[in-house]
Amino acid sequence: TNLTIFASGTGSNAQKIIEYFKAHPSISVGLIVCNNPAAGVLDIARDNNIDTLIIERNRFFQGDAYLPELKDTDIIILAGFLWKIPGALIRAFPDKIINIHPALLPKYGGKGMYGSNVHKAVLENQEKESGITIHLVDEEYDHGRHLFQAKCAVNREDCADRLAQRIHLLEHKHFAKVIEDYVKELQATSLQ
Ligand SMILES: N[C@@H]1O[C@H](COP(=O)(O)O)[C@@H](O)[C@H]1O
Repeated sequence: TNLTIFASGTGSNAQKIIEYFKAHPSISVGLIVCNNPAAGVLDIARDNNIDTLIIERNRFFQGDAYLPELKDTDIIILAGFLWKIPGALIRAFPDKIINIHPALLPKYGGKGMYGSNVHKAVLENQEKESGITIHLVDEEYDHGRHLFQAKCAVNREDCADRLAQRIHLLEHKHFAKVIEDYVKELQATSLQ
């Protein structure tokens, strides 16, 4: 099974996923798609000899959504990708696009709810807990079927950065395994 990771930033989740599947080679990361030429994830790709594709907005939204370049992709992983996925791509990969969101959806999701914005909102609302949601991507922001959630406490003295660090630990611990389990589920259903 060939994964393509879409990312816009540091790439810590991409790093963990690449490492995990080096030890579980039935699944591999064949391509990293990025919409930010300065993103740290591009260094991670280079260090792991993984091809990269830097995309531009017009072709992604008004063009062919880079479908030709994704012909060898089985599943798309969104790991901190900040653009909404166009309908053409969702229809080309039905139930085969997986996103990670740094909060307990359906709360703290939707347009503009990404990165530190999420953690600031959680703190402002004095939530006692937060967490991660790994879900399938459909045409609505942060809306598709949940594959997995994990929780962590929110402490009174937390700031957005400290909460983000705790959330990252949860993401790094669970994301790759959830992907692996979903691939097994897809393989099982395709055999029925
Ligand atoms: N959507 C969010 O964007 C962040 C990406 O972090 P990284 O993988 O680039 O370090 C993660 O917290 C993810 O939940």
